[in-house]
Amino acid sequence: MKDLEARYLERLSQLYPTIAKASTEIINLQAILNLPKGTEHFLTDIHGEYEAFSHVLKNGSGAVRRKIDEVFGNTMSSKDKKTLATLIYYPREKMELIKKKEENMEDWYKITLYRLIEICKRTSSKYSRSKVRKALPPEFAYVIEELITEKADVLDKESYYNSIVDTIIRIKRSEEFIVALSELIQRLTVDHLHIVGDIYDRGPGPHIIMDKLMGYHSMDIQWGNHDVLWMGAAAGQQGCVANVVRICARYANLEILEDGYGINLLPLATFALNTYRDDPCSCFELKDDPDYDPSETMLNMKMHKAISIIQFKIEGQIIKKNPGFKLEHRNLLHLIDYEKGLIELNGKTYELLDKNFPTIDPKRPYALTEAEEEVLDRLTQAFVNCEKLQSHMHFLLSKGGLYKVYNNNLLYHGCIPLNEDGSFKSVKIYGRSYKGKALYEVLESYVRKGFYAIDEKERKRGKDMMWYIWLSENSPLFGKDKMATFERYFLAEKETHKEKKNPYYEFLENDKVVDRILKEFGLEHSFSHIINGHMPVKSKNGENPMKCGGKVFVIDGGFSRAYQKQTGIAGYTLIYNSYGMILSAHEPFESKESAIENETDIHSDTIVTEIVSKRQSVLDTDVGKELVEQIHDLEFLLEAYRSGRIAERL
Ligand SMILES: O=P(O)(O)OC[C@H]1O[C@](O)(COP(=O)(O)O)[C@@H](O)[C@@H]1O
Ligand SMILES: [Mn+2]
Repeated sequence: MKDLEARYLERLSQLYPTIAKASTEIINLQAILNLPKGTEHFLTDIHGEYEAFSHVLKNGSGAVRRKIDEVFGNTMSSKDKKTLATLIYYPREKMELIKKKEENMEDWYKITLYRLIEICKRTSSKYSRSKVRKALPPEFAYVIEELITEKADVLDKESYYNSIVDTIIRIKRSEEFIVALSELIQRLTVDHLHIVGDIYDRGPGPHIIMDKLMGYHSMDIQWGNHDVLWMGAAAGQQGCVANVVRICARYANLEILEDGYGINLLPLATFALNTYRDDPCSCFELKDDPDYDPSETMLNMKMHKAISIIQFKIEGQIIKKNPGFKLEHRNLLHLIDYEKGLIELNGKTYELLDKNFPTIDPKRPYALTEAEEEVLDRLTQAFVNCEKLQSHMHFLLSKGGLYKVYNNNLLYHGCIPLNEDGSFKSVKIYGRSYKGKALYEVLESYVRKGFYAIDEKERKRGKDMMWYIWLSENSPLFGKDKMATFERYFLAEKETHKEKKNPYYEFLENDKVVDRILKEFGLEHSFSHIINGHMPVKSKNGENPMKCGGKVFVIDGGFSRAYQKQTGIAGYTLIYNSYGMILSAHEPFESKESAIENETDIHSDTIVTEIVSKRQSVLDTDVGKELVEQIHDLEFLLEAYRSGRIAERL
């Protein structure tokens, strides 16, 4: 048998069968290494707000506008720049509006095509020809390539370009061409997207966001606690199912389940109407202000209460079956005095705001009634059998994980659980202790087992672990001492609602702790950062998303409308391009219509820019490191051809 090296050379020689082919590839790869590093875009906590998300995706958090400025500088008015930017974001819709006002459309097409081509030239100049070619829309690929590449051997360049543009206009293809160029600019402005968790819950369109992400050219996802909750529900974990439905009910978003995923809510609705017929369910008001009629609101509130009670019961059962989760203190139903409507918590007695529990048997408070069990089982079956949901979850599984190390940055949604002294907190997972990176890894492996393990017991463990990740104080995705859902519904006393954060959040200004975390994940580079989301940054209280002298960015996107009152802004996004890091603060997104008509881009302030001393090239990136290895292997192949160790395949 041939040794490994010989076999490897053989394989490589199948791909590069001659000295000439291997040499060309080496030269190409070497050229790519010298190109500027591609732009990375970081978004977090999108929470179902698909319009704002889609806008930020289109404008690259200000990157498209910066390109327009770079290309046209002072030669274009800022009003025209705004219109051009809006056209690039929403080409079809904007053109419809322009057509109504513009008197000479031929002229407009000509000027616009010229401008878009100039921006395309600039955005594509960072990439290799072959990469740009792959990004081109097939129907216009050839023409666009002609227009954006310098043609040294064409003498009268201007008339060459003009004749192409004139032809496009004459044969009435200019609008399609403008759309194609605009989408190409969007596509080329951001090379790679990172979603640092929490796509799901609160807002109305997580399923639309998932569809968009599934068509995105290059991206990764660090799962947030809400995403793992949905994954658990899709895997059929009933604690997760109940939570997902409860949150949709709370935010008046049951349409996501019914229309988005085709999950039948009729069993829950019928049960809720029968059981809470005369109950106003006033503790279960809806969060958003939906334009529902009163009867719709009433029904939604009843469903909200019904699923919440089911949740508290089923969670009680999960906690009992999993003593290792150490969550007994979160079982509260047996502490209620059902006759008096009181509950005793930590030695103090509180009056419940709602005393009507028709389905709870005080002797067996965690037992589901037959009807509740039927509702939960039917919901669970609907989640497990929903093809669209399953395909979204499999996308999360394939593009995502609990953390990512990418170009010297460490990305995760929540935190690294720490002790009071800043050391890594050791957490027992099914009887074995883990901390730091190992904790992340074991939890991620259980999430995958929840979907793929053959062994029934391991798969069940994986599913329960998803529920644990959602709310345990030891979960790196949650990072708070308890999830006070019960207290927030039933008790007026605010002190009981408090969820205390893990010490991690107090150590974010501590160099030693931050360096230790980075080192745990193999990062000791001076230009390394931790990038996390999850915690809304209350910028109106002067809180800063950048911590530890710029080593940590907490960029909770704040897309969630419900949270904008707390933060005062619509959150932060981050861009990492060849010049450094750019942190942007966004104002709330009004609507797509206003963005198109009034050209109100989300107003974004660049609040921090970290400039690198030397412009970074592909060589400085993870992809660059791989390319260097490939070059090394190809040189080895070349040497093998030249020394006669193997023969060319002509
Ligand atoms: O928005 P709601 O429904 O009030 O939910 C609040 C709950 O959400 C959480 O903040 C978790 O969600 P986040 O990951 O978005 O912070 C819990 O800590 C809290 O109990
Ligand atoms: Mn979160």
